[in-house]
Amino acid sequence: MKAIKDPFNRPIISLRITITNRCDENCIYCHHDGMVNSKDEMTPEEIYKICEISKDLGIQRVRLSGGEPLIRKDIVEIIEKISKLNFRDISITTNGTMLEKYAEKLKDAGLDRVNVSLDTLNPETYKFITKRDYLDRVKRGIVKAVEVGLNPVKINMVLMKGINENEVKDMFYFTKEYGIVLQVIELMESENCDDSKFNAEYHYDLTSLEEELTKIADDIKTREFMQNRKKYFIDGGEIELVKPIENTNFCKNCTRLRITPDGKVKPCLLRNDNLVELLSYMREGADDEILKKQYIKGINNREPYTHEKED
Ligand SMILES: Nc1nc2c(ncn2[C@@H]2O[C@H](COP(=O)(O)OP(=O)(O)OP(=O)(O)O)[C@@H](O)[C@H]2O)c(=O)[nH]1
Ligand SMILES: C[S@@+](CC[C@H](N)C(=O)[O-])C[C@H]1O[C@@H](n2cnc3c(N)ncnc32)[C@H](O)[C@@H]1O
Ligand code: SF4
Ligand code: SF4
Repeated sequence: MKAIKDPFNRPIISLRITITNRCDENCIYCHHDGMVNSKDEMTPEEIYKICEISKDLGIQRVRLSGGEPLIRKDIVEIIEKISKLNFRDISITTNGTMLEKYAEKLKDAGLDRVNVSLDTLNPETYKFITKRDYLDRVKRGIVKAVEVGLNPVKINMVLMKGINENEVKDMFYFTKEYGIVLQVIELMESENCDDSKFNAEYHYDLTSLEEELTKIADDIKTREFMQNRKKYFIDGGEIELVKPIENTNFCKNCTRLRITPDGKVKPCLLRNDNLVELLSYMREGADDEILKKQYIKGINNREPYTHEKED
């Protein structure tokens, strides 16, 4: 089936499901994937059902996120179920603290790839950011993910002024050694840290890094259906920039829909005022036709968060 388009002509290709709000770390900047306060979680069967509807409506890629997705004891079962639907790509974004234990089981269950959050290789800075002392565990988890053949493994590095802005080179050498892709991410405001003081203190504009990478890259590619992100190929390694702030091209090319932990369709990461109920309908026994209507309502609520300025 061809992908459905939203009112701004953006095809909906990928689904991101926040399967829990729980987490074993407490990062200073965390947006919890768009923070919807809920202790409710969907069962593996409910997650499967949502994926089945998504597949029917043209979704090709599924990512599980959180909170920390690996905190769920049934994470392997969830992947096993979803993989029966033959999506083009199933991935997880994780903080990596439990990855060493789960990488192989997840790969065997049908997981294609993994993004691991790691902002620093310095133990003290890691403790400052996450409020935990898990750096070595995370590094072992990353190496294990590479070993078992999750491919590509990516590292998500949120850059912050005065904290890790000077560590991109070190992280790049680490990732290059293991054939990992480095994603450098611009800090976004979030409900956890949405006071302008936090942002003014830590926000680091990626423009200068972008300019430097443009100068030194052997090759540059654009991910057209992935928010027009730029990928820089340098000396056998790869860096991708995630630069959403004030970037109309980013939102213009956004092709993803989200599901909250309590099973609502969430049209945009940065908004919670346009959610659409899905799970409550499912629990009341609604048939596929009604569920698909709700899903499409969510797609129709979508609009780019950052618009082009009008003259
Ligand atoms: N503003 C905005 N930021 C996003 C969006 N999706 C991801 N991000 C940011 O990009 C970072 C990396 O996201 P991931 O969830 O690991 O996945 P991804 O990089 O989007 O996807 P892949 O490149 O396919 O692996 C996260 O820090 C998010 O904060 C989005 O739709 N909007
Ligand atoms: C919310 S976490 C959930 C998955 C998992 N717990 C993890 O840390 O990877 C998903 C991604 O969002 C990123 N993130 C969280 N808050 C952010 C913010 N304010 N700005 C930019 N990225 C952020 C994290 O670094 C992580 O890569
Ligand atoms: S590990 Fe992920 S979900 Fe947990 S606090 Fe850090 S960024 Fe947020
Ligand atoms: S519209 Fe923009 S801010 Fe919202 S999810 Fe898409 S890329 Fe992110």
